[in-house]
Amino acid sequence: MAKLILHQVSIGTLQNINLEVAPEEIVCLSGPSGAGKSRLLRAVADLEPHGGTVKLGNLAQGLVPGHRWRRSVMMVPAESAWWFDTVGEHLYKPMPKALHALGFDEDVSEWSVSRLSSGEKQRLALIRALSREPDVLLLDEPTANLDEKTTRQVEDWLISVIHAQNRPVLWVAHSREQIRRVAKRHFCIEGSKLLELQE
Ligand SMILES: Nc1ncnc2c1ncn2[C@@H]1O[C@H](COP(=O)(O)OP(=O)(O)OP(=O)(O)O)[C@@H](O)[C@H]1O
Repeated sequence: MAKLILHQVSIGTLQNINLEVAPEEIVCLSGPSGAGKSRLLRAVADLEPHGGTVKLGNLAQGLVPGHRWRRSVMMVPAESAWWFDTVGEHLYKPMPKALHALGFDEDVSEWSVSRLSSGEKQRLALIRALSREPDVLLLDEPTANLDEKTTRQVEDWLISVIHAQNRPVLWVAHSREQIRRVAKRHFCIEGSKLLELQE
């Protein structure tokens, strides 16, 4: 897997952000509400116009059609969208181990998306993203709707698949405890910049 590189990225109030995330590395982003965490992920996913350059190894975002970039550099938003009737129709391949690890029986594939709770949606959105085997994961508060026990379950699972599959990951989180548990490095948004915090 290649390194994710942000060079002089500017979006909204964030200016000239430089950041490199190595394969298998989890970098957490935190900052006050409205600081621009989600927008920065959206810039990296090529979902919003922005200044500067984002690269995956030698491959620059601007040289790849948007839909292909997003399939490779995949953002999992805090509020996921569901467009087919059933859960199974959203998975690109069967994911029995992942479903089991996050507390679902395989019959969840038959469930109507209309019955999903917000926490179920959040866990299934992570499984859906990983079923596409992206090269990079951009996680926007992936445990925001989960209780403490399920949060730990999701963290452990994410860490194991990220390490097994060698992906760079940018993970937006608010909880300092979570950041300490999952991240190798942690940056906080301070005004227009990212400030690296030592835990
Ligand atoms: N398309 C847009 N055009 C202009 N401003 C926007 C746009 N999208 C979001 N904003 C504003 O940019 C700021 C940053 O939004 P963002 O969603 O990135 O915040 P955040 O740090 O993720 O906050 P939270 O922790 O509350 O989710 C907010 O003030 C928001 O209203």
